[in-house]
Amino acid sequence: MRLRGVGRRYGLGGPWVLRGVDLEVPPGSLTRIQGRNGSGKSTLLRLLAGIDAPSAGRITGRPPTAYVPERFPAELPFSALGYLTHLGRIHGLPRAVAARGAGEWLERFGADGYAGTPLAELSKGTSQKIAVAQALLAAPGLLVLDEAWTGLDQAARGVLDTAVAERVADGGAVVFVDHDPRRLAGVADRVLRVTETRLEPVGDAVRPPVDGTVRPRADGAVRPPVAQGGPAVGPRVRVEAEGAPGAGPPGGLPGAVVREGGSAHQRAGAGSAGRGVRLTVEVGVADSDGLLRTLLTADPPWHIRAVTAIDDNDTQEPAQGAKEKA
Ligand SMILES: Nc1ncnc2c1ncn2[C@@H]1O[C@H](COP(=O)(O)OP(=O)(O)OP(=O)(O)O)[C@@H](O)[C@H]1O
Repeated sequence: MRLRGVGRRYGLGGPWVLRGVDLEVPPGSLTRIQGRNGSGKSTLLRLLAGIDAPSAGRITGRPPTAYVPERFPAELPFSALGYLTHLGRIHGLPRAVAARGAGEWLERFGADGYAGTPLAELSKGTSQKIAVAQALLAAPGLLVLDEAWTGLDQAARGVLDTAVAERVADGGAVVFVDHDPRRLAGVADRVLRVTETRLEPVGDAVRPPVDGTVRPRADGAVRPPVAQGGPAVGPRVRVEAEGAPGAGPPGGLPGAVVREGGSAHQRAGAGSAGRGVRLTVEVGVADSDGLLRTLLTADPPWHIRAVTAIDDNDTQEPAQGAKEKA
């Protein structure tokens, strides 16, 4: 997708918000847009998403696109499931596929208990999960996220981080705005700033240091890292990933591998023709971006299956795969 000399102003003779913007958004790219309040970030995202037209210039080659707006129109007369199914249909999915996808995304965001609830009765957080799920449903070629993490709980933010990484790994393009500078830091391969109607590159994307704390045990499993003088503290997440058959955890992996082994398919005797090995890693929230980045940029990359918040009392025992290896 390409923007050539794109400009936008509101109203005839109004001031230019954007002017002369040239931009390419290649498949498989992740682009962060920055800028001060009112600089024109949302204006740019609306142009990219195709819900607003440029006042000057041209936009060509837009793939099927989904958009999470800054404000979600929660007063629509649908249940959560009905709305997502409806949106899936609009994105071109057959009804049964749309309904199944809608249910799966509700579950992934931990909102399946609200499937039948009218949108107008949802809490802000659940409403935002629906706003995000509608965009992810049809696996769009371009995903445009305007502060989409705002209002989500921690686990749901992790689910969205993962969904973004999956989209990019699958060759989709993602463009996002978020007030948290750490959001997807080290994963975004391009940072651009809207300033004085222009779009300018912001140095190289920041890549945080990878602080590996992988601690192998005799049985091949690894326990969560233990802080000096006591147990690990602070919120943690559990990342479940699937790698190529025979792959081991990438070097310098942040966090602790608590489960590692062949897939059920392989254990059933399918050998290396099976899907791949499973890996479960627990990590502090601050290092979760680094963990996802390490897994997704490994060669070959790992497929992220799930990211979930860890309950304080919930520490995984070494799993079947790890025990089998012992
Ligand atoms: N529909 C509209 N009609 C008139 N002016 C608009 C409209 N939408 C945005 N603007 C103006 O365009 C400018 C850029 O707004 P925009 O919302 O794109 O900025 P932003 O960088 O996303 O801001 P924020 O960080 O506060 O969300 C602002 O001056 C805003 O008032």
